Amino acid sequence: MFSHLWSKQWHLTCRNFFFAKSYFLKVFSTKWTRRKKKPQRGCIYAKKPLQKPLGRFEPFPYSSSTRASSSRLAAAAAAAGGMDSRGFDSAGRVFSNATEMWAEEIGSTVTATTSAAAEAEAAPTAAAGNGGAEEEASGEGKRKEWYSKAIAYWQGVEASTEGVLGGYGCVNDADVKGSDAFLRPLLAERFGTAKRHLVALDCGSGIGRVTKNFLLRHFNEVDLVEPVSHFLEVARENLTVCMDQGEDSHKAANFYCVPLQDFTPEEGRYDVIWIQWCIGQLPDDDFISFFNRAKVGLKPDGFFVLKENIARNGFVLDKVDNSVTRSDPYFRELFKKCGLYILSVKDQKELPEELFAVKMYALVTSQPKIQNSGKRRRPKNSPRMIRS
Ligand SMILES: C[S@@+](CC[C@H](N)C(=O)[O-])C[C@H]1O[C@@H](n2cnc3c(N)ncnc32)[C@H](O)[C@@H]1O
Repeated sequence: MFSHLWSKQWHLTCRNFFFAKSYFLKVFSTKWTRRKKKPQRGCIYAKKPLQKPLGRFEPFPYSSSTRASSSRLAAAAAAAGGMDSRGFDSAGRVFSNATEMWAEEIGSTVTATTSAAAEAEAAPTAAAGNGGAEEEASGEGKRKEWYSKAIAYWQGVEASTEGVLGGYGCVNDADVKGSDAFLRPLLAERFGTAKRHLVALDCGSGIGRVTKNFLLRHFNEVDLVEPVSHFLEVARENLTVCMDQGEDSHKAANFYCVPLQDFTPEEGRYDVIWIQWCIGQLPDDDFISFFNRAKVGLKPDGFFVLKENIARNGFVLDKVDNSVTRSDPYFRELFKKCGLYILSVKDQKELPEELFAVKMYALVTSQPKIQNSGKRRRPKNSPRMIRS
Protein backbone atom coordinates (compact mmCIF):
# COMPACT_ATOMS: atom_id res chain seq x y z
CA MET A 1 0.00 0.00 0.00
CA PHE A 2 2.64 2.44 0.93
CA SER A 3 4.26 1.72 -2.26
CA HIS A 4 1.24 4.01 -2.87
CA LEU A 5 3.50 6.77 -1.82
CA TRP A 6 6.05 6.05 -4.43
CA SER A 7 3.52 4.46 -6.74
CA LYS A 8 2.63 7.88 -7.96
CA GLN A 9 5.89 7.73 -9.85
CA TRP A 10 5.08 4.65 -11.82
CA HIS A 11 1.57 5.52 -12.55
CA LEU A 12 2.75 8.85 -13.81
CA THR A 13 5.11 6.97 -16.06
CA CYS A 14 2.21 4.95 -17.42
CA ARG A 15 0.24 8.06 -17.83
CA ASN A 16 3.11 9.69 -19.61
CA PHE A 17 3.22 6.89 -22.06
CA PHE A 18 -0.44 7.43 -22.71
CA PHE A 19 0.04 11.14 -23.06
CA ALA A 20 2.77 10.70 -25.63
CA LYS A 21 0.51 8.43 -27.64
CA SER A 22 -2.40 10.78 -27.29
CA TYR A 23 -0.30 13.72 -28.35
CA PHE A 24 0.46 12.17 -31.68
CA LEU A 25 -3.13 11.25 -32.14
CA LYS A 26 -3.99 14.87 -31.39
CA VAL A 27 -6.72 13.78 -29.06
CA PHE A 28 -5.97 16.10 -26.19
CA SER A 29 -5.15 19.71 -25.88
CA THR A 30 -1.53 20.57 -25.18
CA LYS A 31 -1.97 22.73 -22.09
CA TRP A 32 0.15 20.63 -19.81
CA THR A 33 2.41 22.13 -17.27
CA ARG A 34 5.41 20.43 -15.75
CA ARG A 35 5.30 20.29 -11.98
CA LYS A 36 8.57 20.60 -10.19
CA LYS A 37 9.37 18.56 -7.16
CA LYS A 38 10.12 20.66 -4.11
CA PRO A 39 12.62 18.84 -1.93
CA GLN A 40 11.75 18.68 1.74
CA ARG A 41 14.21 18.01 4.51
CA GLY A 42 14.41 14.54 5.93
CA CYS A 43 12.44 12.79 3.20
CA ILE A 44 13.58 10.14 0.83
CA TYR A 45 12.43 11.14 -2.61
CA ALA A 46 11.71 9.08 -5.63
CA LYS A 47 14.44 9.74 -8.17
CA LYS A 48 12.48 10.88 -11.17
CA PRO A 49 10.80 14.29 -11.13
CA LEU A 50 7.04 14.47 -11.47
CA GLN A 51 5.78 14.89 -14.93
CA LYS A 52 2.19 15.48 -15.93
CA PRO A 53 -0.44 16.41 -13.37
CA LEU A 54 -2.94 13.65 -12.79
CA GLY A 55 -6.52 13.23 -13.77
CA ARG A 56 -7.11 15.27 -16.86
CA PHE A 57 -8.11 12.62 -19.32
CA GLU A 58 -11.32 12.47 -21.21
CA PRO A 59 -13.14 9.35 -20.04
CA PHE A 60 -13.14 6.34 -22.34
CA PRO A 61 -16.49 5.24 -23.72
CA TYR A 62 -18.44 3.13 -21.23
CA SER A 63 -18.96 -0.56 -21.63
CA SER A 64 -22.29 -1.51 -23.17
CA SER A 65 -23.48 -3.17 -19.94
CA THR A 66 -22.89 -0.04 -17.90
CA ARG A 67 -24.57 2.06 -20.52
CA ALA A 68 -27.57 -0.25 -20.68
CA SER A 69 -28.05 -0.28 -16.91
CA SER A 70 -27.74 3.38 -16.18
CA SER A 71 -26.13 5.51 -18.80
CA ARG A 72 -26.95 8.86 -17.18
CA LEU A 73 -25.66 7.87 -13.77
CA ALA A 74 -22.59 6.32 -15.29
CA ALA A 75 -21.94 9.43 -17.32
CA ALA A 76 -22.31 11.60 -14.24
CA ALA A 77 -20.02 9.35 -12.23
CA ALA A 78 -17.44 9.26 -14.98
CA ALA A 79 -17.57 13.01 -15.39
CA ALA A 80 -17.01 13.28 -11.66
CA GLY A 81 -14.05 10.92 -11.79
CA GLY A 82 -15.66 8.04 -9.89
CA MET A 83 -15.65 4.29 -10.40
CA ASP A 84 -16.93 4.60 -13.94
CA SER A 85 -13.94 6.67 -14.89
CA ARG A 86 -10.94 5.00 -16.33
CA GLY A 87 -7.91 4.02 -14.31
CA PHE A 88 -4.40 2.69 -14.68
CA ASP A 89 -2.22 -0.04 -13.38
CA SER A 90 1.49 -0.10 -12.69
CA ALA A 91 2.12 -2.27 -15.72
CA GLY A 92 0.94 0.55 -17.97
CA ARG A 93 -2.50 -0.84 -18.67
CA VAL A 94 -5.47 1.48 -18.98
CA PHE A 95 -8.88 0.25 -17.78
CA SER A 96 -12.01 1.93 -19.03
CA ASN A 97 -13.66 1.64 -15.61
CA ALA A 98 -13.37 -0.10 -12.25
CA THR A 99 -15.74 -2.90 -13.29
CA GLU A 100 -13.32 -3.90 -16.02
CA MET A 101 -10.35 -3.75 -13.65
CA TRP A 102 -12.00 -5.82 -10.90
CA ALA A 103 -13.24 -8.39 -13.41
CA GLU A 104 -9.66 -8.77 -14.55
CA GLU A 105 -8.11 -8.82 -11.08
CA ILE A 106 -10.55 -10.85 -9.00
CA GLY A 107 -13.21 -11.96 -11.46
CA SER A 108 -15.67 -9.76 -9.57
CA THR A 109 -18.82 -8.42 -11.11
CA VAL A 110 -19.96 -6.65 -7.94
CA THR A 111 -19.23 -2.99 -8.62
CA ALA A 112 -20.90 0.23 -9.60
CA THR A 113 -23.97 -1.30 -11.18
CA THR A 114 -24.91 -3.49 -8.18
CA SER A 115 -27.46 -2.14 -5.71
CA ALA A 116 -26.58 -1.37 -2.10
CA ALA A 117 -29.20 -3.87 -0.92
CA ALA A 118 -27.66 -6.65 -2.96
CA GLU A 119 -24.23 -5.75 -1.59
CA ALA A 120 -25.53 -5.80 1.98
CA GLU A 121 -27.12 -9.18 1.40
CA ALA A 122 -23.95 -10.52 -0.10
CA ALA A 123 -21.87 -9.29 2.82
CA PRO A 124 -22.49 -12.00 5.44
CA THR A 125 -21.96 -14.74 2.88
CA ALA A 126 -18.65 -13.28 1.82
CA ALA A 127 -17.67 -12.71 5.44
CA ALA A 128 -18.35 -16.28 6.39
CA GLY A 129 -16.35 -17.45 3.42
CA ASN A 130 -19.35 -19.41 2.10
CA GLY A 131 -19.28 -18.01 -1.41
CA GLY A 132 -21.39 -20.18 -3.69
CA ALA A 133 -20.48 -21.95 -6.88
CA GLU A 134 -21.31 -18.82 -8.84
CA GLU A 135 -18.65 -16.79 -7.11
CA GLU A 136 -16.16 -19.61 -7.39
CA ALA A 137 -16.79 -19.69 -11.09
CA SER A 138 -16.22 -15.95 -11.28
CA GLY A 139 -12.82 -16.27 -9.73
CA GLU A 140 -12.58 -17.07 -6.01
CA GLY A 141 -9.08 -18.32 -6.81
CA LYS A 142 -8.22 -14.95 -8.26
CA ARG A 143 -9.41 -13.20 -5.13
CA LYS A 144 -7.22 -15.44 -2.97
CA GLU A 145 -4.33 -14.69 -5.26
CA TRP A 146 -5.05 -10.98 -4.97
CA TYR A 147 -4.81 -11.09 -1.18
CA SER A 148 -1.92 -13.52 -0.91
CA LYS A 149 0.22 -11.41 -3.21
CA ALA A 150 -0.47 -8.37 -1.03
CA ILE A 151 0.39 -10.21 2.17
CA ALA A 152 3.56 -11.61 0.59
CA TYR A 153 4.53 -8.04 -0.29
CA TRP A 154 4.01 -6.77 3.28
CA GLN A 155 5.74 -9.80 4.78
CA GLY A 156 8.86 -8.68 2.93
CA VAL A 157 8.71 -5.16 4.38
CA GLU A 158 10.79 -4.14 7.39
CA ALA A 159 8.74 -3.69 10.56
CA SER A 160 9.59 -0.03 11.09
CA THR A 161 8.03 3.38 10.47
CA GLU A 162 10.10 3.74 7.28
CA GLY A 163 8.92 0.29 6.22
CA VAL A 164 5.18 0.85 6.67
CA LEU A 165 5.47 4.33 5.17
CA GLY A 166 7.33 3.12 2.09
CA GLY A 167 10.49 5.06 2.88
CA TYR A 168 8.53 8.19 3.74
CA GLY A 169 8.95 8.06 7.50
CA CYS A 170 9.26 11.83 7.24
CA VAL A 171 5.48 12.17 6.81
CA ASN A 172 4.81 10.73 10.27
CA ASP A 173 4.77 14.07 12.12
CA ALA A 174 2.55 15.85 9.63
CA ASP A 175 0.27 12.83 9.53
CA VAL A 176 -0.12 12.75 13.30
CA LYS A 177 -0.69 16.50 13.46
CA GLY A 178 -3.32 16.33 10.71
CA SER A 179 -5.13 13.40 12.32
CA ASP A 180 -5.15 15.16 15.66
CA ALA A 181 -6.60 18.37 14.22
CA PHE A 182 -9.27 16.35 12.45
CA LEU A 183 -10.30 14.09 15.32
CA ARG A 184 -10.19 16.43 18.31
CA PRO A 185 -13.24 18.58 17.40
CA LEU A 186 -15.19 15.54 16.27
CA LEU A 187 -14.68 13.82 19.62
CA ALA A 188 -15.89 16.93 21.41
CA GLU A 189 -18.86 17.28 19.08
CA ARG A 190 -19.94 13.63 19.27
CA PHE A 191 -19.11 12.79 22.85
CA GLY A 192 -19.03 16.14 24.63
CA THR A 193 -16.48 17.16 27.20
CA ALA A 194 -17.67 14.95 30.05
CA LYS A 195 -15.28 12.20 31.05
CA ARG A 196 -15.92 9.04 29.14
CA HIS A 197 -14.01 5.83 28.62
CA LEU A 198 -13.14 5.89 24.92
CA VAL A 199 -12.24 2.85 22.83
CA ALA A 200 -10.82 2.80 19.29
CA LEU A 201 -9.94 0.18 16.70
CA ASP A 202 -6.84 0.70 14.55
CA CYS A 203 -7.39 -1.15 11.26
CA GLY A 204 -4.42 -2.33 9.19
CA SER A 205 -2.36 -1.09 12.10
CA GLY A 206 1.03 -2.23 10.84
CA ILE A 207 3.57 -1.75 13.65
CA GLY A 208 1.12 0.33 15.69
CA ARG A 209 2.47 3.68 14.49
CA VAL A 210 -0.95 5.37 14.50
CA THR A 211 -1.93 3.84 17.84
CA LYS A 212 1.32 4.80 19.53
CA ASN A 213 1.70 8.32 18.18
CA PHE A 214 -1.89 9.39 18.14
CA LEU A 215 -4.79 7.11 19.10
CA LEU A 216 -3.51 6.34 22.59
CA ARG A 217 -3.52 10.04 23.39
CA HIS A 218 -7.28 10.18 22.85
CA PHE A 219 -8.53 6.71 23.71
CA ASN A 220 -8.36 4.67 26.89
CA GLU A 221 -8.21 1.43 24.98
CA VAL A 222 -7.09 0.74 21.45
CA ASP A 223 -7.41 -2.61 19.67
CA LEU A 224 -5.24 -3.34 16.67
CA VAL A 225 -6.12 -5.48 13.67
CA GLU A 226 -3.33 -6.36 11.22
CA PRO A 227 -2.81 -9.44 9.05
CA VAL A 228 1.00 -9.43 8.95
CA SER A 229 2.29 -11.15 12.09
CA HIS A 230 5.77 -9.61 12.20
CA PHE A 231 4.21 -6.13 12.14
CA LEU A 232 1.79 -7.04 14.90
CA GLU A 233 4.56 -8.49 17.05
CA VAL A 234 6.51 -5.24 16.82
CA ALA A 235 3.29 -3.36 17.62
CA ARG A 236 2.86 -5.48 20.72
CA GLU A 237 6.45 -4.77 21.81
CA ASN A 238 6.07 -1.04 21.11
CA LEU A 239 2.81 -0.77 22.97
CA THR A 240 3.29 -2.87 26.07
CA VAL A 241 3.84 0.17 28.23
CA CYS A 242 0.55 1.44 29.53
CA MET A 243 0.30 5.22 29.35
CA ASP A 244 -1.03 6.46 32.66
CA GLN A 245 -2.53 9.92 32.90
CA GLY A 246 -3.64 10.20 36.50
CA GLU A 247 -6.51 7.82 37.06
CA ASP A 248 -6.98 7.59 33.37
CA SER A 249 -5.20 4.63 31.79
CA HIS A 250 -4.49 4.42 28.08
CA LYS A 251 -3.48 1.07 26.68
CA ALA A 252 -3.37 -1.13 23.63
CA ALA A 253 -5.83 -3.82 24.66
CA ASN A 254 -6.21 -6.46 21.93
CA PHE A 255 -4.07 -7.49 18.98
CA TYR A 256 -5.90 -9.32 16.21
CA CYS A 257 -3.84 -10.92 13.46
CA VAL A 258 -6.57 -10.95 10.82
CA PRO A 259 -7.10 -9.19 7.45
CA LEU A 260 -10.00 -6.75 7.29
CA GLN A 261 -11.92 -8.86 4.79
CA ASP A 262 -12.18 -11.58 7.47
CA PHE A 263 -12.60 -9.38 10.53
CA THR A 264 -15.82 -8.70 12.42
CA PRO A 265 -15.50 -6.41 15.43
CA GLU A 266 -17.07 -7.04 18.81
CA GLU A 267 -20.55 -5.57 18.93
CA GLY A 268 -20.86 -2.03 20.31
CA ARG A 269 -17.25 -1.80 21.54
CA TYR A 270 -15.84 1.17 19.63
CA ASP A 271 -16.26 4.92 19.73
CA VAL A 272 -14.05 5.29 16.68
CA ILE A 273 -12.90 2.80 14.07
CA TRP A 274 -9.77 4.25 12.46
CA ILE A 275 -8.80 2.91 9.02
CA GLN A 276 -5.64 4.40 7.65
CA TRP A 277 -3.62 3.55 4.54
CA CYS A 278 -4.90 0.01 4.22
CA ILE A 279 -8.39 0.01 2.68
CA GLY A 280 -6.90 0.02 -0.85
CA GLN A 281 -6.00 -3.62 -0.24
CA LEU A 282 -9.71 -4.49 -0.37
CA PRO A 283 -11.63 -4.82 -3.63
CA ASP A 284 -14.92 -2.88 -3.75
CA ASP A 285 -17.17 -5.75 -2.70
CA ASP A 286 -15.01 -6.63 0.30
CA PHE A 287 -14.76 -2.92 1.15
CA ILE A 288 -18.55 -2.76 1.33
CA SER A 289 -18.85 -6.03 3.25
CA PHE A 290 -16.22 -4.89 5.74
CA PHE A 291 -17.96 -1.59 6.53
CA ASN A 292 -21.31 -3.32 6.84
CA ARG A 293 -19.89 -5.76 9.38
CA ALA A 294 -17.86 -3.09 11.15
CA LYS A 295 -20.95 -0.90 11.75
CA VAL A 296 -22.06 -3.28 14.48
CA GLY A 297 -18.77 -2.63 16.27
CA LEU A 298 -19.65 1.04 16.77
CA LYS A 299 -21.31 2.46 19.85
CA PRO A 300 -24.54 4.38 19.09
CA ASP A 301 -22.76 7.68 18.42
CA GLY A 302 -19.50 6.16 17.25
CA PHE A 303 -18.00 6.81 13.85
CA PHE A 304 -15.41 5.66 11.33
CA VAL A 305 -12.42 7.65 10.19
CA LEU A 306 -10.98 6.66 6.85
CA LYS A 307 -7.65 8.28 6.05
CA GLU A 308 -6.45 7.40 2.59
CA ASN A 309 -4.49 8.33 -0.51
CA ILE A 310 -6.65 9.88 -3.20
CA ALA A 311 -6.27 9.48 -6.97
CA ARG A 312 -7.11 12.55 -9.02
CA ASN A 313 -9.46 10.58 -11.16
CA GLY A 314 -10.85 7.06 -11.32
CA PHE A 315 -8.29 4.76 -9.73
CA VAL A 316 -4.70 3.60 -9.81
CA LEU A 317 -3.94 -0.08 -9.37
CA ASP A 318 -0.59 -0.96 -7.82
CA LYS A 319 0.43 -4.36 -9.14
CA VAL A 320 3.33 -4.57 -6.71
CA ASP A 321 1.32 -4.76 -3.48
CA ASN A 322 -2.12 -5.35 -5.05
CA SER A 323 -3.77 -2.22 -3.79
CA VAL A 324 -6.01 0.38 -5.37
CA THR A 325 -5.88 4.12 -4.88
CA ARG A 326 -9.36 5.51 -5.43
CA SER A 327 -10.52 9.01 -6.30
CA ASP A 328 -12.72 11.07 -3.97
CA PRO A 329 -15.85 10.53 -6.13
CA TYR A 330 -15.06 6.79 -6.20
CA PHE A 331 -14.92 6.71 -2.38
CA ARG A 332 -18.15 8.68 -2.14
CA GLU A 333 -19.91 6.15 -4.36
CA LEU A 334 -18.64 3.35 -2.14
CA PHE A 335 -19.75 5.16 1.04
CA LYS A 336 -23.25 5.38 -0.41
CA LYS A 337 -23.21 1.67 -1.12
CA CYS A 338 -22.16 1.06 2.48
CA GLY A 339 -25.01 3.25 3.76
CA LEU A 340 -22.49 5.67 5.30
CA TYR A 341 -22.71 9.46 5.50
CA ILE A 342 -19.86 11.93 5.58
CA LEU A 343 -19.83 13.79 8.87
CA SER A 344 -16.66 15.67 8.07
CA VAL A 345 -13.90 15.59 5.48
CA LYS A 346 -10.51 17.27 5.43
CA ASP A 347 -7.33 17.24 3.37
CA GLN A 348 -4.08 16.22 4.98
CA LYS A 349 -1.64 19.13 4.68
CA GLU A 350 2.12 19.35 4.49
CA LEU A 351 2.84 16.19 2.56
CA PRO A 352 5.67 16.08 0.01
CA GLU A 353 4.40 17.30 -3.31
CA GLU A 354 5.14 14.15 -5.27
CA LEU A 355 2.85 12.02 -3.11
CA PHE A 356 -0.80 11.31 -3.59
CA ALA A 357 -3.15 13.73 -1.89
CA VAL A 358 -4.56 12.32 1.35
CA LYS A 359 -8.06 12.87 2.73
CA MET A 360 -9.64 12.13 6.09
CA TYR A 361 -13.32 11.20 6.09
CA ALA A 362 -15.39 10.89 9.27
CA LEU A 363 -18.27 8.55 8.44
CA VAL A 364 -21.48 7.86 10.33
CA THR A 365 -24.28 5.38 9.88
CA SER A 366 -27.15 7.86 9.92
CA GLN A 367 -27.52 11.16 8.16
CA PRO A 368 -26.04 13.99 10.27
CA LYS A 369 -28.78 16.41 11.34
CA ILE A 370 -28.23 20.00 10.34
CA GLN A 371 -29.61 22.74 12.58
CA ASN A 372 -31.11 25.98 11.30
CA SER A 373 -27.79 27.62 12.05
CA GLY A 374 -26.23 25.33 9.43
CA LYS A 375 -24.27 23.51 12.14
CA ARG A 376 -24.54 19.78 12.71
CA ARG A 377 -26.64 18.83 15.70
CA ARG A 378 -24.87 17.04 18.52
CA PRO A 379 -26.11 13.49 19.13
CA LYS A 380 -28.85 13.35 21.79
CA ASN A 381 -26.96 11.08 24.14
CA SER A 382 -23.89 13.32 24.22
CA PRO A 383 -22.21 14.07 26.57
CA ARG A 384 -23.96 12.02 29.25
CA MET A 385 -23.71 8.58 27.74
CA ILE A 386 -21.04 6.73 29.68
CA ARG A 387 -19.99 3.23 28.88
CA SER A 388 -18.91 0.71 31.51
C1 LIG B 1 0.87 1.44 4.42
S1 LIG B 1 0.79 0.32 5.75
C2 LIG B 1 -0.06 1.36 6.92
C3 LIG B 1 0.07 0.89 8.31
C4 LIG B 1 -0.59 1.80 9.34
N1 LIG B 1 -2.00 1.98 9.07
C5 LIG B 1 0.10 3.13 9.36
O1 LIG B 1 -0.48 4.11 8.87
O2 LIG B 1 1.21 3.19 9.88
C6 LIG B 1 -0.50 -0.78 5.17
C7 LIG B 1 -0.85 -1.84 6.17
O3 LIG B 1 -1.99 -2.55 5.69
C8 LIG B 1 -1.81 -3.89 6.02
N2 LIG B 1 -2.66 -4.73 5.18
C9 LIG B 1 -2.37 -5.35 4.01
N3 LIG B 1 -3.42 -6.06 3.59
C10 LIG B 1 -4.41 -5.88 4.51
C11 LIG B 1 -5.73 -6.38 4.65
N4 LIG B 1 -6.27 -7.19 3.72
N5 LIG B 1 -6.44 -6.02 5.74
C12 LIG B 1 -5.90 -5.19 6.66
N6 LIG B 1 -4.65 -4.70 6.58
C13 LIG B 1 -3.92 -5.03 5.51
C14 LIG B 1 -0.33 -4.12 5.79
O4 LIG B 1 0.13 -5.30 6.39
C15 LIG B 1 0.24 -2.86 6.40
O5 LIG B 1 0.46 -3.01 7.75
